[in-house]
Amino acid sequence: MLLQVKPTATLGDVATIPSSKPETQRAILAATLAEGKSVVRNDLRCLETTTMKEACRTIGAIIEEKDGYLEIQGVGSNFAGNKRVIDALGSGLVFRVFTAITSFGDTPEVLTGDAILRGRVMAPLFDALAQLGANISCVADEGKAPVVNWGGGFKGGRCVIPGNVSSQFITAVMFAAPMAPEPTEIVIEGEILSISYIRQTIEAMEKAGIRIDVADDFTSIVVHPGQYQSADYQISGDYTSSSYIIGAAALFQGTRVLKNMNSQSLQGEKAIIDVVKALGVEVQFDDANDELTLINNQTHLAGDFEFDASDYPNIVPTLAAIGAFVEGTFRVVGGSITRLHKSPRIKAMVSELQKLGVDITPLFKDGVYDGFEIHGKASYQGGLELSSWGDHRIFMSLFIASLRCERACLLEGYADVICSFPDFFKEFSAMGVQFTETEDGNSDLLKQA
Ligand SMILES: O=C(O)C1=C[C@@H](OP(=O)(O)O)[C@@H](O)[C@H](O)C1
Ligand SMILES: C=C(OP(=O)(O)O)C(=O)O
Repeated sequence: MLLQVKPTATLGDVATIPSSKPETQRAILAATLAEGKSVVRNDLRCLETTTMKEACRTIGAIIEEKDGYLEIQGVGSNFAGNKRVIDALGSGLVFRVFTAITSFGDTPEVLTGDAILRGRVMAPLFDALAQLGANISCVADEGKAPVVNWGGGFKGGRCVIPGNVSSQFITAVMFAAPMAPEPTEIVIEGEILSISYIRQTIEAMEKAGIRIDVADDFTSIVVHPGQYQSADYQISGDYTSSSYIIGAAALFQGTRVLKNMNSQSLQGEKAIIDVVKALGVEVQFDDANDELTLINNQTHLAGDFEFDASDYPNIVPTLAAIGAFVEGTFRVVGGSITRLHKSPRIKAMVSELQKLGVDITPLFKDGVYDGFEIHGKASYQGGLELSSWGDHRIFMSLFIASLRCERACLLEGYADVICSFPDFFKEFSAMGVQFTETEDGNSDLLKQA
């Protein structure tokens, strides 16, 4: 199924940004591990938060979806394993945190995911959990999902995790660690990427009353034994999702008001604000009303830029899409971790943008894709078919790149927006963007828009 995305000359002036996926997923998990009732306000409803809720229900949480918030009756630390299978589908975070916390279940648990997830790197997490005394076996390939966690708990102590593969290994061990009888020290070795996600984990756990000591340089994190407490969580807007709308706003002259946006957020991807400011867009936050105004007086983007994405990996594909339209040199470095995401994201964007005729060259560090350099121009011919590589973020990035082509592009993979941004089409449609399905089939997403 392909989506034909028509070029547009203008872009509307109001959009609502979905709530944060990482914040919602963390709040649901912390609430599940607490005793008593927690509330998660302004939660995101999408496939990957549903996946988190389903996994939490498997271990006994009672989660009710109310209008604008979730009510969660947690299970505390002595949860039932239920001898069930936890299917994380495509969510790396769900697979990784449940692989760690089911160490404390009272029966063995099978954890699996979809074909993409089963191909993703997991070995550093399994190694760290083994160092702590957990008992986990791989069912198919060593170092990969699916696994059986045989339960039996772990004692605590010291484990070592490399800092440049995925911060989710650290998040996973941290969430399980309070249930151990002794403190758990996570030693993080080498370069540490995606630190903003570790900060978000600390924020959610501390809100639930867990004590954590962190070295200033993040090389050591000590999580103390403790019981998660119920809490009231307020979720803010998602900066990665906002990047598609903010990116589009940078490509078209005009003033736009984005709702559900607040400057007080630990999300590293908030850097999208600095990126568009550097490109000449004026930015005004109104935190009292959760609104962000973007004023773009330019018809063309020009200049030389370099951004280090080490702490904001999820907007690397968006930056490639924006950079394609910047006349000058647009460089992004520090994105090596994205090769281990749902697709090899830099390789994917370089390949698809090159099809469009964009002058983009990959940059390598230690033999792996780390960034790109673009010499952009105001527009491209378009009229081509582009692949999302099975990845929602590649689709959404190519969608915004398509808006400034001369002819409509055909994009594959549109259904995947449900992973993180189910109202993607509704928002872009309300801003005047036109798109149509080119093959048979009914999409609720498109009908809704
Ligand atoms: O903990 C999380 O919620 C996430 C952590 C990051 O993973 P990496 O550290 O693998 O980049 C991020 O890219 C991912 O989308 C979500
Ligand atoms: C990479 C993502 O999530 P995860 O790693 O949890 O699959 C994402 O949201 O794009």
